[in-house]
Amino acid sequence: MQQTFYKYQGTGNDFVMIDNRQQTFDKNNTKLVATLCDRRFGIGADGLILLEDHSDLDFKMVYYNADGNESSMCGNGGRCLVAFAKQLGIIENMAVFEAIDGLHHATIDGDIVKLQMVDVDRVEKHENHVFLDTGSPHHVQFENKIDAFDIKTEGSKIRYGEPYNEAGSNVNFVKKVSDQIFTVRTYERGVEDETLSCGTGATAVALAMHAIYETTDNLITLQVPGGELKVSFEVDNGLYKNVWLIGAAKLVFKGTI
Ligand SMILES: N[C@@H](CCC[C@H](N)C(=O)O)C(=O)O
Repeated sequence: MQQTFYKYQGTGNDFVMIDNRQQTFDKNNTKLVATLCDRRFGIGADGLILLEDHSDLDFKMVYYNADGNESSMCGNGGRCLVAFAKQLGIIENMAVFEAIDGLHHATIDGDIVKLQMVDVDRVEKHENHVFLDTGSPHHVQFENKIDAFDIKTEGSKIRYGEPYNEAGSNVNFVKKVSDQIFTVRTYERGVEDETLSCGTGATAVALAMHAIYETTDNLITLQVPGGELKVSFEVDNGLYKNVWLIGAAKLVFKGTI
């Protein structure tokens, strides 16, 4: 059977997108997803996303990591999916869709997609790191020599270590540039390597920096290897709400397998 796919990227975090409104994709085929995401034997991507019909909303998002397993929320993937839905003619400039972590609102203007993320009420502050869940779990840690740092080696030690173990966490290394700007490099669970950008990770860093008083701003710029993301939010009695992830999402190419 032939399957049309689209390749999208959001600040270098890249995804294979499939329109699965007709339910033609074999959703339990972990090996197929992993092969499609493989950069040598497949199309190559950090993840694969299915766009599916939803009875009440614009569409539903089903996300798989590059290892072939369905996973928690992908912020950049969600932004790319909004651009894909626009290309398919499902939405115009606004979307409401369901993902694994609940309902998401989004807007699209040219290449720029703004995606509302989940509210966050729990930010764990530890001695040398912060842990929070922005739809996906994130460990956030300062690293001043960020440019020369071995993200894959150091990130994998943390991702598989205590207290994360099997379930794992994504791991973000951060350097403060100014009160409003932070440089971030992320080791992604399920890709098991550094990616050029992680949307839930950028969101986690922005909220973590605010929670530990590294910034008092509520519009933060995150410099990631694949470009720039912005995160805006409100804080109400320790609850981070109205959290938006903002950045470019673009079609790379379309093909058939
Ligand atoms: N790239 C994503 C995060 C995808 C999920 C992550 N790999 C996990 O399994 O937790 C993003 O942009 O948020």
